[in-house]
Amino acid sequence: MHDRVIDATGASGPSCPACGTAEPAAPLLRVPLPSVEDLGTVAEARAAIDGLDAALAVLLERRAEVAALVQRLKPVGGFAGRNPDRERAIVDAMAEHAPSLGRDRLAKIMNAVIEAGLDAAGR
Ligand SMILES: O=C(O)C(=O)C[C@]1(C(=O)O)C=C[C@@H](O)C=C1
Repeated sequence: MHDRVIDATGASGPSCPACGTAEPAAPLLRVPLPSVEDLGTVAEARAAIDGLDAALAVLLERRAEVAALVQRLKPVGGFAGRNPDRERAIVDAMAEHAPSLGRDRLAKIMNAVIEAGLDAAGR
């Protein structure tokens, strides 16, 4: 009944009355997580990339929406309110989830993500 769900937040809500499995507190984004070993052709690998990119797009859009909320809530928002300590902490936490990418690559990616979010929030 319950698919394997990777919940990076660890958040969970009440249990399913039928089987006792914890139900998510909020809607979960479910996405096929392909194993590289299962992909044998360019077409298969591209299809896997397309699925992952679709999930990334949904996550990036929602992240930008939440980051825009932070800009409205904190005393100085936007590019003027950039917080390098917080950005470092974000990258450090993400590096734990993606050790093979490495902290420096993640820092570049997250710098672009954060700047795009601030740009979108300013519109
Ligand atoms: O946490 C904040 O203070 C934010 O403004 C959000 C955010 C982010 O997108 O995660 C954006 C800019 C800051 O430099 C740090 C983090």
